[in-house]
Amino acid sequence: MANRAFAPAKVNLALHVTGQRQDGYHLLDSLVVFVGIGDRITVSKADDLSLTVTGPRAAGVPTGPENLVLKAATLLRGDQPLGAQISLEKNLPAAAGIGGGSSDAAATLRALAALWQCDLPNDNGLSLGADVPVCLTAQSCRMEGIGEQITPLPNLPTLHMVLVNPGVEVPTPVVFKGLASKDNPAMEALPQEPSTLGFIAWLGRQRNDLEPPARAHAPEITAVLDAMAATDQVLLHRMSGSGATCFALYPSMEAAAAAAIVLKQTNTDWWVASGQTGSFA
Ligand SMILES: C[C@](O)(CO)[C@H](O)COP(=O)(O)OP(=O)(O)OC[C@H]1O[C@@H](n2ccc(N)nc2=O)[C@H](O)[C@@H]1O
Ligand SMILES: Nc1ncnc2c1ncn2[C@@H]1O[C@H](COP(=O)(O)OP(=O)(O)OP(=O)(O)O)[C@@H](O)[C@H]1O
Repeated sequence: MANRAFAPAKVNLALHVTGQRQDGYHLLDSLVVFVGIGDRITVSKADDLSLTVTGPRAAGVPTGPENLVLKAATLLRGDQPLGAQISLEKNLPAAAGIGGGSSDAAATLRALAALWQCDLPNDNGLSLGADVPVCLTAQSCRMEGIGEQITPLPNLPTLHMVLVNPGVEVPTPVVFKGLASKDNPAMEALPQEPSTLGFIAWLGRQRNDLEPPARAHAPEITAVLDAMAATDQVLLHRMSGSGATCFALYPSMEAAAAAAIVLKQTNTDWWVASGQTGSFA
C-alpha cells in the first residue's frame, strides 16, 4: 500500500523581522499561504529507508541523508525498526524562498505518520527547519517566533497568484545577515473577514524585510519584480521568504494565467507557475 502527500509551495505574503534571539535566529511576524503548485511524496512499506528523486526540478537536489525528506523520516522513526521506500517528485525550484525542502519534510512526516501509524514529532518538525511547522499545516497561517508559533487563518480570501523564480539560488543565512535592521515593526492588525481587495490593500501596507538584502545579493529579483509590475491587472507583487521567488496577485485565475504567459516570454529561463491559495493537508 502506498501513501501520498502533496508538498505545496509556501508563500510569505508578508515577512516582518521583529528581533533576534541570543542563538542568532530571528523573530518573525509573517503571513504564510500555500499554493496548489508543489512537489509530491509517495511512501510505501519497506525494510529499510530509501529515497528516489524524480521530476523536472530534481537536478541538484541531494538524494542522500542531507535531503530533508530522509531527515524527516529519520526523525519520525526515532529508534524504532521502521522502513519505507520514499519517492519525491520535485517540481519546485530549490533554495528559492518557497519552502521546497521544508514542505517536502512536512509532507513526508504526514505520509509516514499515516503509514507507520505513529504520532507527529512534538516540535512539529521545527528541528528540521523553521518553516516545517507551518508547512505541516499546509494552510493559511500567521507565523511568529522563529517559526514555531502558528495561528491558522481560515477566513483569508482565495488568492490568484503567479510565482516567478529567476534561477538564482539565494542562501537563507546570507539574506538574514544582510538585514540593515533586525528590530522592525510587527504586521498591522489583520482585517476581520476582509473582502479580497480589502485584504490586498492591507497587504500592500505590510512588507518583506528580507527583500532589500536579497535584492542586493541577487539583482535578478529586481528584474522579476519590474516585469511583474508591468503585467495586466496586477494587484500586488513582492518577494517570498528569503527569495529569490517573487509572487504577484491578480483578480482572477484567467488574469494570473495570462500574466504567467507574458512573464515566461519576458525571460524563457525563468521558472513561472500560476495557481491559487488553499488548504492542502
Ligand atoms: C525565511 C523563511 O523561509 C520564512 O518563512 C524561514 O524563516 C526560513 O526557514 P528555513 O529555511 O526552514 O530555516 P532553517 O533551515 O531553520 O534556517 C536556515 C537559516 O536561516 C536563518 N534563520 C531562519 C529562521 C529564522 N527564524 N531566523 C533565522 O535567522 C538562520 O541563519 C538559519 O541558519
Ligand atoms: N527535498 C529537498 N528539496 C530541495 N532542497 C533540499 C531538499 N532537501 C535538502 N535540500 C537542500 O536545502 C537547500 C534549501 O532548499 P529549500 O528549497 O528548502 O530552500 P528555500 O525554498 O529557500 O526554503 P525556505 O523558503 O524555507 O527558506 C537546498 O539548497 C538543498 O541543498
